[in-house]
Amino acid sequence: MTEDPLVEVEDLEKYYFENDTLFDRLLGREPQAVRAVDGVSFDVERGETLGLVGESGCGKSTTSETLLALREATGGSVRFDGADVFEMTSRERTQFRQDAQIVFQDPFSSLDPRMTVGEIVTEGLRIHDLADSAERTERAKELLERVGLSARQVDRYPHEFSGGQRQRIGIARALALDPEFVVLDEPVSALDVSVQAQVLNLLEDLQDDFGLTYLFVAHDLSVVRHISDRVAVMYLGKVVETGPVDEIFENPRHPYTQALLDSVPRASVEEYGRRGGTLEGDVPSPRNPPTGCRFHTRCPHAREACKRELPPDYDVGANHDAACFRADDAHEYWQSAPLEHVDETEDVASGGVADDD
Ligand SMILES: Nc1ncnc2c1ncn2[C@@H]1O[C@H](COP(=O)(O)OP(=O)(O)OP(=O)(O)O)[C@@H](O)[C@H]1O
Repeated sequence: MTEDPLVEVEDLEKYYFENDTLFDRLLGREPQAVRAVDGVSFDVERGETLGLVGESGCGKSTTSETLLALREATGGSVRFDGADVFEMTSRERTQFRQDAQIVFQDPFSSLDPRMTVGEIVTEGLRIHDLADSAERTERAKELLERVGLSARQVDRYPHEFSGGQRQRIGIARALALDPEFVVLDEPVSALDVSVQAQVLNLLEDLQDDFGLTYLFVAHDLSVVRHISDRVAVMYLGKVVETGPVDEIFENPRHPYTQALLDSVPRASVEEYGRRGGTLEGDVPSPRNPPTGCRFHTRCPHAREACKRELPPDYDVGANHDAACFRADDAHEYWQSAPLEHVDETEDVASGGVADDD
């Protein structure tokens, strides 16, 4: 018998409302919805890493913050270990706040400059009243060592550390409460490539040691390929394709996924090549998304129906599925189009060995 997924996201919606102040009402302005997340569904299986990818502004951060109940959802549901996250009692919510953690992209702004790293790392223990001061210091030292820093650094301040070291501190903070699930929101995007490799390796080691489940949010496909078991591709507030990582990279079925793969800069291409196409045009605004399939304005395979009709929903339980009328044709094209030869290039995962100290 297979276990239920740890996280089940169903039709999640998060709309922001602009022009929604009292002043706007007095001026007769209508509130405007920004449909940042517009009916997103996916599962995260226990112990796996699900990569969530898409261009900037497609709603990745809003999805991850809303599923952690850090933002209030406007619709849909999230189940964590079988419990409805949006209907939890305060006691259940407190437990959820311990079990589900987040590491943010920017290691410079996400650490309070007035706190020592020991205080930062164990703040959760203090807030949840789970340890006294001496126990917290011991735990902080242990965590710092575990993420590759030194116990002697426990009384230092964030400005005394490099970018990679600060991200290690952010990871130690996320681990302090022994979580089951960690959202990694672009955890290496702000770091040098050589340091990225080290932090990714650390994340993988920690996942093995502590049996963690990850949602790994990123726009960098080579990073996602290295660390993910499965991938969900997002475009303009919707998930358009999900599947095992190798299927997504080798047999993409959604034209948007194909365009993303085609637009990977040469320097970070791993083993796949380009078909000469690039992703042109800007992402349309989530204030006024296109009718029909949201990708039709940029899609090389679009037909009339794509402009008018909503694409078929993908099957969340399926191994690999895409929300696209034209998936079969797009897939056939992908397989037949000639690959441009790509020289061996830098692989972020095995690349640098430089120390980030
Ligand atoms: N507080 C807000 N009010 C209004 N619109 C917002 C707000 N926060 C985000 N948005 C909009 O919601 C959309 C999704 O933003 P989000 O940050 O979730 O995307 P993202 O894929 O994580 O992008 P990035 O990688 O650039 O952070 C964007 O169009 C953004 O401008």
